[in-house]
Amino acid sequence: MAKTKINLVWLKRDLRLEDHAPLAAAAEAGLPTLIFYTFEPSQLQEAHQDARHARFIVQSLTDLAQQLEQHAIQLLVFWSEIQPLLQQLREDFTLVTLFSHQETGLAASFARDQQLALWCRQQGVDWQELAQHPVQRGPKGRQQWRRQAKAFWSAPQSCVNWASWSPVRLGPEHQAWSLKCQRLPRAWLTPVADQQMGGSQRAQAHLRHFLNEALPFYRQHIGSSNQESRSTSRLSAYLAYGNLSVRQVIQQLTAQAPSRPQSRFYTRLAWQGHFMQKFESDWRIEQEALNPAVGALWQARQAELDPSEQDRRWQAWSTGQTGFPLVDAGMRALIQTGFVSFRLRALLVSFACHHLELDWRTVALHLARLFLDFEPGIHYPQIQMQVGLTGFNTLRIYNPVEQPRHKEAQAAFIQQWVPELSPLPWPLLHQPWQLTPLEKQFYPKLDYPEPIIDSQASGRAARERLWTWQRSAPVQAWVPRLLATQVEAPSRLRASR
Ligand SMILES: Cc1cc2nc3c(=O)[nH]c(=O)nc-3n(C[C@H](O)[C@H](O)[C@H](O)COP(=O)(O)OP(=O)(O)OC[C@H]3O[C@@H](n4cnc5c(N)ncnc54)[C@H](O)[C@@H]3O)c2cc1C
Repeated sequence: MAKTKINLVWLKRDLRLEDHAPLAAAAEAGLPTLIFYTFEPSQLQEAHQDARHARFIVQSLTDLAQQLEQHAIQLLVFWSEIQPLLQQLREDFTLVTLFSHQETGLAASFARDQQLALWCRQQGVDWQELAQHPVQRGPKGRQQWRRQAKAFWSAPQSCVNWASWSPVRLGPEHQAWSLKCQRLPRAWLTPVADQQMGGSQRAQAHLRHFLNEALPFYRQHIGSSNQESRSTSRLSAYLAYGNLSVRQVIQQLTAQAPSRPQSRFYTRLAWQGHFMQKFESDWRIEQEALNPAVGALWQARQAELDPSEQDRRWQAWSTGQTGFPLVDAGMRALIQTGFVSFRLRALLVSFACHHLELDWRTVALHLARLFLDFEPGIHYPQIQMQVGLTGFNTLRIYNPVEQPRHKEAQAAFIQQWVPELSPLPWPLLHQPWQLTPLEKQFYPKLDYPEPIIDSQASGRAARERLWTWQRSAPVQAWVPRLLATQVEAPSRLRASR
């Protein structure tokens, strides 16, 4: 008997039903279609992954399954590598087209995609990868990026005509494919109190609230550690997993009356595509310095350091026990909640890589596992800039003690996340090592480490080292070539209808 011809929609970092080009294309194609997500063991074992990411995905899939049920469509969730899964589906069906979004991912998912593309060609399956970001593959006219990005975000959303959707009729032998039947690890199923929950309906509700209530205050508190987490959008995790598309956000934003906060927020959103394009154009920056000459200098310096001292520093930084209250508060908040502001992310990187001289790759991996919103296309270009691996960006070495304009907000943040210091008055809260012997008598139970380094000396040494590197002839020799491949900054992009 002839097998039923079907199409497939493979969900990845696009866990929503609106503005979804693969779903819209599948609805239009008309064949019976399966919508599926698969937890791929090889990708789950990849070093950047953490249970918090999987938990967010499960929450998003549960939300999608509920929405699809309203259209009498089942969401299938598998636990399998993609290729064996498709092979298995081929036993029951003839696979015509596989629709998915194009992914700007890590080396592991890129390798998987290359193998899959080959398999699809060999098996006669038409794999259509559609864009969800204004990211171009291959070296195509980067000077045009800004104009093309703007056109991409203002293009009509891809709407799915559910009335014309043709579901695949599944027999009882296929019921084990449903989300309810998957034996997922318990840690993925239990929400964590301080961590944002996934799901496109939650994302939509949050976006509405942000645009209607909070946008006027956007960036009013930029730079302050805890307040910023209330006055920026907190959309990053929703965007990273595609609970919302950037286009959806931009179109709702630009439907509002023009204002300065609107324009600032638009520029931030545009940075996302800008950085993803950089990563797509030069994906080796997951492992290597963008500027090879800086990379060589880094390697040489790392070889000079004492491994046991570096291990001690790593243990202290990665667990929030460095003796620098703001740094420790940032790390502990991140471990617990999966989120810290841009400023704190930059401070954590600066302290780790410039003051402590920890290996930037290990630092990047640790943060990736902790960021609930981990997005390789933003993360790695940011790491390269903050660590000074490009050879042309401004060097950023932050003072780990305090950023003076925001002392009060930072004091509250430290009290929340380093509670052992909360009895101390400001400014000792920022610098507990300045307690005099007499003052120490008043806080006999204070249990907080001494500073792991002299931050003034380490800051001075880092500045000298990095500027010497940046000005050196081998580093400068690379700069014109690198700048030629870099996409233009979106700073002149403006929100307009
Ligand atoms: C070392 C380092 C690593 C980072 N890694 C990530 C990451 O893995 N994932 C991630 O989403 N962001 C990352 N960022 C960027 C930024 O810190 C977060 O996007 C932001 O703090 C998220 O909060 P929000 O959603 O409230 O942002 P908002 O300020 O409200 O911005 C809205 C959206 O714009 C985008 N955006 C904002 N700032 C930037 C930026 N500087 N670069 C690129 N896109 C931006 C994000 O999608 C964000 O959700 C990193 C920054 C640094 C310094």
